Amino acid sequence: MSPALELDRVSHSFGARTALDQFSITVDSGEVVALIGFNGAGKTTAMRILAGRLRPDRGTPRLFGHGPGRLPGHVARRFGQLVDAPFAHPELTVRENIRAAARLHGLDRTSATRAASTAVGQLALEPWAHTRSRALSQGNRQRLGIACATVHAPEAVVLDEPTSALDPRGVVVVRDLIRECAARGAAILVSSHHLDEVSRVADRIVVVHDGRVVGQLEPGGTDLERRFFEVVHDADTRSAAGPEVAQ
Ligand SMILES: Nc1ncnc2c1ncn2[C@@H]1O[C@H](COP(=O)(O)OP(=O)(O)OP(=O)(O)O)[C@@H](O)[C@H]1O
Repeated sequence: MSPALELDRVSHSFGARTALDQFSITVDSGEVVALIGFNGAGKTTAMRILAGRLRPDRGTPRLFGHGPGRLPGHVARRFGQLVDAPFAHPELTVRENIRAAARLHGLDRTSATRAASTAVGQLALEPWAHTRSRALSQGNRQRLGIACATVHAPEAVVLDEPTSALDPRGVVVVRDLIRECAARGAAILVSSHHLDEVSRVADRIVVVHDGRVVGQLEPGGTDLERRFFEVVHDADTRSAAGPEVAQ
């Protein structure tokens, strides 16, 4: 079976700066894959390409086998993403925003209302359900973005640093949601800077460095941080030794 999400030897530069260099990754249905790497490593660029926000210079992104830039409607409805700014109209309330996201992903009125109520509960947004999104704190706006990305029970989800603004309770809430999505068969690609958190949620941890996939870490264990730095150091050593060794 072909992967739900895939980047196949994708390269992209912004002017002289190479953001992605022959970057390949797959995420299967039911799998949570986490991208970790330093600031500027290329994680967001990879996710923006999968979300159809950016067309790569070279290589092939695939979402259920389709190019993300021109997804047929029935495929787009199976996809959810939180990359760049969260989906949220400032004048709509939390509940209205989530319901609007559900409608945009093809749910009928009744199903959208029901799904919005479920999502409000899942993201622990009840106290703010009737608050306009412009009045939300940063963390609650992030929860709203996650709710909007997942309300329609997507089969593939891309979440760029979904817990960066969350309090410890929010981190647990989002972790549970991600695991629930995967348990019902969704493919999830998530990025984070927190190795401990990633270790608890991911089936695979992919290390991104200088626009390339340089290794994988097994989730669990106590020395994840040390192993991360070893993978990055090895990649730097290979690159300093020259292009042939770096392959
Ligand atoms: N719109 C842009 N214009 C110019 N350069 C960009 C742009 N977007 C990203 N870059 C550059 O591409 C590289 C990869 O950036 P990217 O945002 O993908 O990294 P990241 O791994 O998500 O970093 P962070 O952890 O800080 O979010 C960086 O060198 C960045 O400066």
